[in-house]
Amino acid sequence: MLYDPSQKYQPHPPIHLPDRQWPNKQLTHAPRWLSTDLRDGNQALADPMDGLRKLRFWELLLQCGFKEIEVAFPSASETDFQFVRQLIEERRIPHDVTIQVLTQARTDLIERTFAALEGASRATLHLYNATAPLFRRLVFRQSKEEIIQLAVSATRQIRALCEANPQTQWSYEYSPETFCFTESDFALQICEAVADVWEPCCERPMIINLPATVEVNTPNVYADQIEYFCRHFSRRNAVCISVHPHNDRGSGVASAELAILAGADRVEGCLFGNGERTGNVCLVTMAMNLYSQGVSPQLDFSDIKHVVEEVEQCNQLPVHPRHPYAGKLAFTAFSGSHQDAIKKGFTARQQSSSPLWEMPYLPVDPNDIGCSYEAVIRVNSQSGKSGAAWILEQNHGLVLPRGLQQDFSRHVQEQTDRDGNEMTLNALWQLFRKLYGPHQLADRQLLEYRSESQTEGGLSLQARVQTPEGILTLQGKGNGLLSATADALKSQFKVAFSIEDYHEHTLGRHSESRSAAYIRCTFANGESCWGVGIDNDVARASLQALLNALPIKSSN
Ligand SMILES: CC(=O)SCCNC(=O)CCNC(=O)[C@H](O)C(C)(C)COP(=O)(O)OP(=O)(O)OC[C@H]1O[C@@H](n2cnc3c(N)ncnc32)[C@H](O)[C@@H]1OP(=O)(O)O
Ligand SMILES: CC(C)C(=O)C(=O)O
Ligand SMILES: [Mg+2]
Repeated sequence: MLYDPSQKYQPHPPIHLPDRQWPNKQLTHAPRWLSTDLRDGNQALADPMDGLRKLRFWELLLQCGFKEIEVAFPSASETDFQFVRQLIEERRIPHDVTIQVLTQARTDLIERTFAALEGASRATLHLYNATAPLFRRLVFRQSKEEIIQLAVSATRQIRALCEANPQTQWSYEYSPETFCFTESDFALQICEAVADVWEPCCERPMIINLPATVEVNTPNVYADQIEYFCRHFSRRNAVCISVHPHNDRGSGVASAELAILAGADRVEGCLFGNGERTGNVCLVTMAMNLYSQGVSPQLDFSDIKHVVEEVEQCNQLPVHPRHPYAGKLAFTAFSGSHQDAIKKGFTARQQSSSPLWEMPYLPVDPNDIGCSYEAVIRVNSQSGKSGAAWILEQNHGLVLPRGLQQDFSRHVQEQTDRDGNEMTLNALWQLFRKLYGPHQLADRQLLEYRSESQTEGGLSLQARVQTPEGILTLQGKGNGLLSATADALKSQFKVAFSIEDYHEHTLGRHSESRSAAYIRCTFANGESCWGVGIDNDVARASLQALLNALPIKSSN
């Protein structure tokens, strides 16, 4: 019998909004961002950040371009309180950055919060209280009216304290915590009551934050709730609507994006989605999603590896290798058809002057976030010919002919299948060298050659080749250098073969660059072998390629 406890749960009802407008909207500009790494992110860590880690994170957030940063829950701990004091007393807050702090609706905690902010030139005071039925009933054991009173009297206290400290430019944020499962009309009612006390205006900015404290519904329902709120809130134009999605259902980013379509002005979240339980919405993903749509996020993640390293150090949590944009594997293709498409994409890009990024399987250019193309393709048993060929091209400048790509891929496949793991760049190169050259193999190294035109036409060749047994002298005739060398090899080794494929290219853009030559020989039994040669002299490269192609024993 299937174990099915689903009857324990019931859906949170959607709201009725048949004339919703958000599905027809598009993301056209960046929202205001608030990083709550130092508060919501911090409160979710097993070992909350100490002052030093907080400071390091703060500096990183400034580097990334955040202008609003929730820095602490000052009444929670001495560390948090002192961190706010440090930022203010050491004048670490840039003039265009606003710090924000959180408090519960409790008189003593509000007083302590104000004490932390003394001397700040600008600050946002953030008050929250849960409003959903379950929380009213279970946590507060209060009626709707009492819950409204809690928020209203805390707001009164906050406004009075702000007015008593006019040296600070105050902004106020109110969060009906658990908004996403609060009755929409009650959320409106409590926010109206709070706004009536605060009286938002230019001198008294106000943010109303509508959190998905626990994500309990599909993102479209959250978007409906946000649009409904925006359409019915009487002071809509006087306030900034913020959203604060968590990621319990794994759709925090989608919730935030649809919420912006639905009218939200601001998004609160954490880098790489740290935060309570499954985390806050990931601001890196949000920002990079905008970026990949051609909208500037107004945040700088051009050195994403540095951001990852810093956040991992501060949070002492790893960023998942599959994390969008930032994960170590976010731009890596192991599978053959992906690699083939990416390789073709890069070739097309080299030949195009279009500034647009059009790359199969890579939504953004890894270069834009400080990553190289090196890790874009990695090779294992799921890979095809293009993967290995790409790696050789990127790392050794070799542009393998299609037939050689197929041949090499067969050998790579055999090895990866046998070993069951990824082939490193070095292992791939060693296998290539063992199979085809391209530098002189120890048992057949071309030392020198001499060729002479013959009076009757054609050419005669003499070459000296180093073998383990000693120096071998080859002599042959032909129409050209290669056919004369083939003639010499055929008579020396008593082997019948013909040259079926020949390709060459320079390894670089300069005339003094080395050349690579690729040769495929076919034997009487139908089998064929490839050889590769690299040399400063293209003729030497092709002779060496031919020597490397032949499965000959050098004993003579
Ligand atoms: C969704 C969020 O992320 S909200 C932010 C949550 N963050 C944190 O809690 C981190 C910091 N918090 C703390 O350090 C502590 O909780 C403190 C210092 C704020 C308070 O600690 P304590 O006084 O020990 O209270 P405790 O943590 O148990 O809080 C529960 C009490 O606060 C009440 N409460 C909870 N939220 C609020 C609120 N927003 N406003 C007013 N009272 C509240 C509860 O009803 C409960 O009251 P009761 O004891 O009368 O039943
Ligand atoms: C304090 C509030 C905004 C919060 O963190 C939440 O609801 O998740
Ligand atoms: Mg939160």
